[in-house]
Amino acid sequence: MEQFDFGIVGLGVMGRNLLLNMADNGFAVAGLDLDETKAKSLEKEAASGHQVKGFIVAEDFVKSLKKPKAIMVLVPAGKPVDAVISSIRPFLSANDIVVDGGNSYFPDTDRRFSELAKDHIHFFGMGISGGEKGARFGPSMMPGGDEKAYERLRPVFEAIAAKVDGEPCVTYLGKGSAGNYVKMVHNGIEYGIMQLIAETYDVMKRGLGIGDERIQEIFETWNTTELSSFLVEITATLLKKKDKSTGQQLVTLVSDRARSKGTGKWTSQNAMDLQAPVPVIDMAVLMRDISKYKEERVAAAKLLPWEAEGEEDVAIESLKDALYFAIITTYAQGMVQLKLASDEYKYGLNLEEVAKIWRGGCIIRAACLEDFRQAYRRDSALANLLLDEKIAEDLVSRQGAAREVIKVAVDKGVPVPALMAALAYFDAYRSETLATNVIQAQRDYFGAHQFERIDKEGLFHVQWDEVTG
Ligand SMILES: NC(=O)C1=CN([C@@H]2O[C@H](COP(=O)(O)OP(=O)(O)OC[C@H]3O[C@@H](n4cnc5c(N)ncnc54)[C@H](OP(=O)(O)O)[C@@H]3O)[C@@H](O)[C@H]2O)C=CC1
Ligand SMILES: O=C(CO)[C@H](O)[C@H](O)COP(=O)(O)O
Repeated sequence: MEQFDFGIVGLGVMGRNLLLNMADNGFAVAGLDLDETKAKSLEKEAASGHQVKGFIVAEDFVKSLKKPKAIMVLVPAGKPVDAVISSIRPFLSANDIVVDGGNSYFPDTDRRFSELAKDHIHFFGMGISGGEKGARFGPSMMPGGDEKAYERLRPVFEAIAAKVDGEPCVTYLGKGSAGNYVKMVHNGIEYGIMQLIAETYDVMKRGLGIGDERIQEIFETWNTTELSSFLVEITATLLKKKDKSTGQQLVTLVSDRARSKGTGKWTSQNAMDLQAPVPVIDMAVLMRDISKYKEERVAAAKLLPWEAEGEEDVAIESLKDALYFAIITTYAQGMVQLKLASDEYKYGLNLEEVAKIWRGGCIIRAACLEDFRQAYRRDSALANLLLDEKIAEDLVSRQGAAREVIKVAVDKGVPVPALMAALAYFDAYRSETLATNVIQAQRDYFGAHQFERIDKEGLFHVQWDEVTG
């Protein structure tokens, strides 16, 4: 019987919680998972009176949905998404809608859109952020692609989304794979900020020898300042957690080999294609890679020692300003990438709207997102957040702190590559002249690649080893 308003395939962390969120908002919902335990437990978790049903057979699941059918896929990116689409497709008809809510690689979204369009099935990608709790109580959602299809489902998404000042953290973002692209860059920024927080922790702990409890208090205090954000908040909270058996701070017992699922790497890879410099994100990806070489790092620690000579200290306020400085430049880099991607892929993104829906629900939600929204409201064509006068003023006043922290970290031998990348980006971006003239000359020297001059029009080639031109 066709009785459910909405269906989700994949009842894992995200799918199960999003369905329960929909049920809380009065929608009759059905879920499909290959794992019967997950399908059954969904029904048990639902509040009484809510219409929620779990299925393990694709045909039964699809047939239980009202027409035109609306189905969201929330399974791991890649082959599982294609497998799910193949399993439900025979039971779909024209005008039904399939939404990919996972972290799919954006070219896959374009391909799936074209394939399903052959049967007049609407398909769009919608990145979702907020993790388990966000999905359950209000995520940020980034839909793109088929706008008419999105409009049909808008009431559902607006009902379940996080709200900031009454505004839902979901809005149609742009054409094609815009939704998955924006989510990918969201995750790239997420990688960058997480790395910056970890570096700041390391400077405090290994560099300055600050005790665990004090570090926890510092992050907690910072979350009440302009640094207020989900990622600073959870860092303060997780630093409180003690291991039951040893009584030690649990984070100190967590392996330092970081894993990843791909979105940060894709952000960096695609940024290179677009010539969008995102060095903080690049460094965050690289640090996760370096973290995997544990045995080599252990050996190198013995072979390549460094004893700090100085007794430098750095004020906690400087650490805070340096972190804030670097976080702002990370967002700026990601936003530039979105701008360039929008031009390249004809997404038609509105960055003010992106900043608006990132203010709540998502992992990179932070107080500064409202400042970015205002900056894009002042100038929708803003090339870079660093060119907004208010943001520039803020960065200029904090750059000294970033320099100070880097100097101490370098002296102590504590790696802070993301912080360094943030400052290097800032210094390069604010350099009226760069040393790239030397690179141009070198290219012309060895490869006759030609160069432009600042005093004459045209392209030039000279014999550089002859003393006069
Ligand atoms: N976890 C998070 O914080 C976030 C995740 N995401 C993204 O959301 C998507 C889902 O993630 P998440 O919920 O964490 O993943 P999980 O692994 O927790 O859940 C995925 C579920 O899909 C099921 N599944 C896999 N293949 C099929 C299939 N062919 N038919 C039916 N069910 C299937 C899995 O079953 P089984 O386990 O039995 O294989 C599992 O229950 C991913 O793209 C992820 O990157 C986005 C934002 C945040
Ligand atoms: O999308 C998310 C949050 O927005 C996921 O939590 C993210 O996929 C985690 O990525 P990784 O496993 O690569 O650290």
